[in-house]
Amino acid sequence: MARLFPHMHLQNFFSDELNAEILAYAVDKQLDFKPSVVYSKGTQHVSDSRISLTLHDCGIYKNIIQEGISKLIPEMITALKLSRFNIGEIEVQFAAHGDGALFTAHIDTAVHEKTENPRVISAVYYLHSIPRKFEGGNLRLHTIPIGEEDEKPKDISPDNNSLLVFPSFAPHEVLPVIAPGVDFKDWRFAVNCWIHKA
Ligand SMILES: O=C(O)CCC(=O)C(=O)O
Ligand SMILES: [Fe+2]
Repeated sequence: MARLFPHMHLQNFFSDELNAEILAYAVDKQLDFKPSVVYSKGTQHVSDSRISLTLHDCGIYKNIIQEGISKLIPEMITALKLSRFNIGEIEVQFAAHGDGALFTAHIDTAVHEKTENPRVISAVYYLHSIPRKFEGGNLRLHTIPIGEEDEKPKDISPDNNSLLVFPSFAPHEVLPVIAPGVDFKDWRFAVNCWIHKA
């Protein structure tokens, strides 16, 4: 009795040129990345459950990424078997994962508080240098204990230039990254995008 939420993993999401530009932008902003925070009970704090660095300033790539994601929303809604909803804000942030980085199992929406404009769809755009210098760091999609099926958790490789899309209420985890002595430019990068309901 377990099932996975529908999800979609698209390879070669942007052109090779744009992919390289976005990665170069993130690498260049190394000093602006800050320790990632988690939100609980209305406050945000650094926690052992989320070890990574985050950058909120996406520069000129904010609009470009939002547009790339927007175009795909109808397809996402179909693939994820969601009901249609009015599209609100699309949040965009960079995350960088070096040696020991992880994010324990969580969901991306708030469940304990009533939110008017919740996150509905999570879309993660992955970037890394080639050849890949880190190991681990797969995104694990967890199952929930319902239905007749006996599905297993699914590990998804954070391939450069791929976009993973899943419902924000689906439990997921970033498995530990192994990258001792690996330079920042060769870390596991992601652009986290959250599509909110209006
Ligand atoms: O980097 C990833 O694969 C996902 C990150 C994540 O789950 C989050 O930031 O909420
Ligand atoms: Fe998440």
